[in-house]
Amino acid sequence: MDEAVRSLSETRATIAAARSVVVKIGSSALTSMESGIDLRALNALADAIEARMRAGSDVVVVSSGAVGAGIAPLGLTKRPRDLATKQAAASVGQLALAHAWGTSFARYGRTVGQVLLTADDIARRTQHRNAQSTLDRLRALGAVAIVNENDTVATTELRFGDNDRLAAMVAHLVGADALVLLSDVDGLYDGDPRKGGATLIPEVTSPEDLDGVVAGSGGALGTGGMASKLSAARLAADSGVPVLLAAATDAAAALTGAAVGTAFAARPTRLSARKFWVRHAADTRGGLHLDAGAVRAVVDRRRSLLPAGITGIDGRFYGGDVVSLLGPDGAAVARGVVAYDSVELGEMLGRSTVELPSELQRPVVHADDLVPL
Ligand SMILES: Nc1ncnc2c1ncn2[C@@H]1O[C@H](COP(=O)(O)OP(=O)(O)O)[C@@H](O)[C@H]1O
Ligand SMILES: N[C@@H](CCC(=O)OP(=O)(O)O)C(=O)O
Repeated sequence: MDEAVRSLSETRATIAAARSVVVKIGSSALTSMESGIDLRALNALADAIEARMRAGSDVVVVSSGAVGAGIAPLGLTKRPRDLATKQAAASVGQLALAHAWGTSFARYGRTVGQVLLTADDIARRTQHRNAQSTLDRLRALGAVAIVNENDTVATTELRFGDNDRLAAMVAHLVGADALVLLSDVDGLYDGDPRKGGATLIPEVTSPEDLDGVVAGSGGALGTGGMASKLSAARLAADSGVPVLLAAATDAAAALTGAAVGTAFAARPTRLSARKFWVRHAADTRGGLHLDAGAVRAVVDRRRSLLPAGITGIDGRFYGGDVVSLLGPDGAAVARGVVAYDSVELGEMLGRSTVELPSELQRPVVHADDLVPL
């Protein structure tokens, strides 16, 4: 058997057998501008998800569509572009969307729980743990989590960017074995299929498989188009989670292992959940300049960062924020969760740990919270 074919079946077999699956559904598959939520499509998705759960998998749903579902009730005629109107539409639509999922799963006596997250929830340790335990407990109680970005409080700088990325993050957060991205297109093509002449790519096993692929923008309701799906699929696959990208209308087939869509093979080892968040946290809040010895300690020897090796600070940050660690030439060498506020840290620079009062003797960035780039 040739390598690509063997790998194709391995990836698909892993997705088909996954114990824990995150299923993301795009706005374009769930909503329309004129009539909001497409209940038929939503019921068919709930049917496929319920069947997978009854077959023994835990499923977390990431559902887009809040903005799309809020357009018609507010009398708008197109997807709003400005943040305030988008947030208003999301606040109307989120309610309708949660209700629709609740009603649909109630047909099976299944309860749903709504989980709205922002990038900040993922970047900060306490919120990250709380989100994780909420999702875990919902699963343990047999309920389906319906996750979306908390659009009404997320700001432009803080946004995940799109729900494909949120889904990749959630897949890592819950330790999922597979991520299924469902859209209005039946997989990745080598060019925008709306332009014609494009060919479906059934399998992506290495970056070379994407050479020459043009991932274009999405439809009127979608946010990031194929480019965001591709980058989310690569993010998940790079961190150890295989991905299937398929049409929402093929949900039943996609969730039962049929050969539909595009499968992305996962890297064999996965980053620890914590390190994943540090590496992919939405934004860094500042930078720490390191001397050459500190760079060697944190990058080569994987040690914690101590104040003695820090020569300067950029920006204003608080304990728990993700910051960049910069080498003597100013290039980023790592990312990490800083233990102190920038003001507090300013007083500690260059000092050896033993000179500091006991409450300031924790490392500035603990090795467990530090990811070399
Ligand atoms: N190379 C490509 N392969 C597949 N689809 C593509 C490609 N380039 C652009 N697209 C478009 O991306 C759209 C899906 O993105 P989007 O509208 O954001 O979906 P969703 O709402 O599901 O997130 C498809 O409808 C398709 O027309
Ligand atoms: N939180 C937004 C999601 C926007 C989004 O990413 O949409 P999509 O590209 O359709 O997955 C909403 O619910 O409308």
